[in-house]
Amino acid sequence: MARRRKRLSILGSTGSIGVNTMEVACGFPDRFEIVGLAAGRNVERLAHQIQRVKPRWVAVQDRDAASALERQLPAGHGKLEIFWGQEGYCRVASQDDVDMVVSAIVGAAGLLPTLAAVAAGKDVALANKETLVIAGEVVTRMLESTGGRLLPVDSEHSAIFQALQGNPRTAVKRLLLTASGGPFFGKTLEDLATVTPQAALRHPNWSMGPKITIDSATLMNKGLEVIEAHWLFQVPVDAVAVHIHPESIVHSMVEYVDGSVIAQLGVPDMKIPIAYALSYPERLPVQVPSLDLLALRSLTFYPPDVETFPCLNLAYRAARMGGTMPAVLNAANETAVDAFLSGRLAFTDIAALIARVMDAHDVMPADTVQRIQEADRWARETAKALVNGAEKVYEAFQNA
Ligand SMILES: NC(=O)C1=CN([C@@H]2O[C@H](COP(=O)(O)OP(=O)(O)OC[C@H]3O[C@@H](n4cnc5c(N)ncnc54)[C@H](OP(=O)(O)O)[C@@H]3O)[C@@H](O)[C@H]2O)C=CC1
Ligand SMILES: CC(=O)[C@@H](O)[C@H](O)COP(=O)(O)O
Ligand SMILES: [Mn+2]
Repeated sequence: MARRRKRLSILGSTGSIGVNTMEVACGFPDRFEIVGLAAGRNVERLAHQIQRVKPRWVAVQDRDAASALERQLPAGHGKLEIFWGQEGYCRVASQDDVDMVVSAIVGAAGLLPTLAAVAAGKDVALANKETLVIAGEVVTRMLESTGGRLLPVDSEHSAIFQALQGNPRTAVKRLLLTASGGPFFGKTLEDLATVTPQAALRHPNWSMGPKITIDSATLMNKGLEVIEAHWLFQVPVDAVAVHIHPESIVHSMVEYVDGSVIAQLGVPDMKIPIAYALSYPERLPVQVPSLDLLALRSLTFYPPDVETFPCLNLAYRAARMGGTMPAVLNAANETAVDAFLSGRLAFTDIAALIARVMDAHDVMPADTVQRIQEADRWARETAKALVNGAEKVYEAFQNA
């Protein structure tokens, strides 16, 4: 008997993960049916995706984007329902006729739609690491009551998930996250003071959206991933270590109590972890180049330089403090990255700004969405005020 196709809703379909997910899912039309799509403002790309996969529901950021999308589509676009705003995203994430939600909206904007999917008991292929960073406790509690599952898409977490298969959780000693080191690996603080957004956006191995690419350059991406691993695999934060591995071939490792270390390797292509999340526990014959270790010859590993890249330790500090502090770390980081990308903040001030916002925060329990959102709002306002102050100093520095 032919098995029923898995019905997918892809949140963030117009982004880097979203487009890769479309490629994987469309490559296996007998396995997957894309029934929901959600994007921010890129209605042109979304309209193409709608023509290609004919979903039943889509959502965009606001009413204006919904009207713009309508204009891009041929008249009388079948049974398609168009929603907008957070409520619209949550509807696309929680429809009864959806089996799996791919959570790939960037940043805290992905929180409520992801929670809606978890609350509805969906399997969630999770790329949006920020959700677990800011609301790990709430998500964990929800999963316990709904029986839904999180399938990691983030390459390191997919590697760990794969390395855990068939082994007892009680035998895990440490998780070893690998980090490429980003485009500024080996640079000094002095070198970093004047780097441009253009240079920071040139990731050595991965092609990704702008926010995560800057996070890779500051090592905040790895800090967020430490917190993500803590919640996803239920291990203490201090049992998650980071090794710089500039080749991005070993995607992460699990060290067991008997001294065995199990790693997952592959070419740096997100189609691999995406396909595993979509098809788990099966494996799909995805179109990616074979890993040629003979051509590579060597794989290298270094300790992270936390003096030059302080964001990693800020994330460990936030995770140890717990409560609302990781939400504050994340919101301050999103504000700082945005300011850096628009030329209002120096690269080295990203970490300095986050540290100042964290120092000013009184930690609260992060046991409700309301408390998390309040902390997020406060951190953004505080960070913006600091950016406005720093901007004047930065302008003067650039004009000097
Ligand atoms: N790219 C990668 O390889 C990896 C990404 N991740 C994680 O996956 C997530 C997505 O990353 P990536 O695909 O690179 O990001 P992109 O910037 O490429 O894409 C972001 C997506 O989110 C949408 N979006 C942006 N802002 C909003 C908003 N306020 N409301 C609703 N939708 C919004 C965008 O819509 P539009 O463009 O239409 O405005 C787009 O579809 C991030 O959390 C990232 O950390 C994790 C591992 C690897
Ligand atoms: C592809 C992926 O999972 C990214 O999170 C990647 O890990 C970023 O590279 P860095 O290792 O440089 O942070
Ligand atoms: Mn990653």
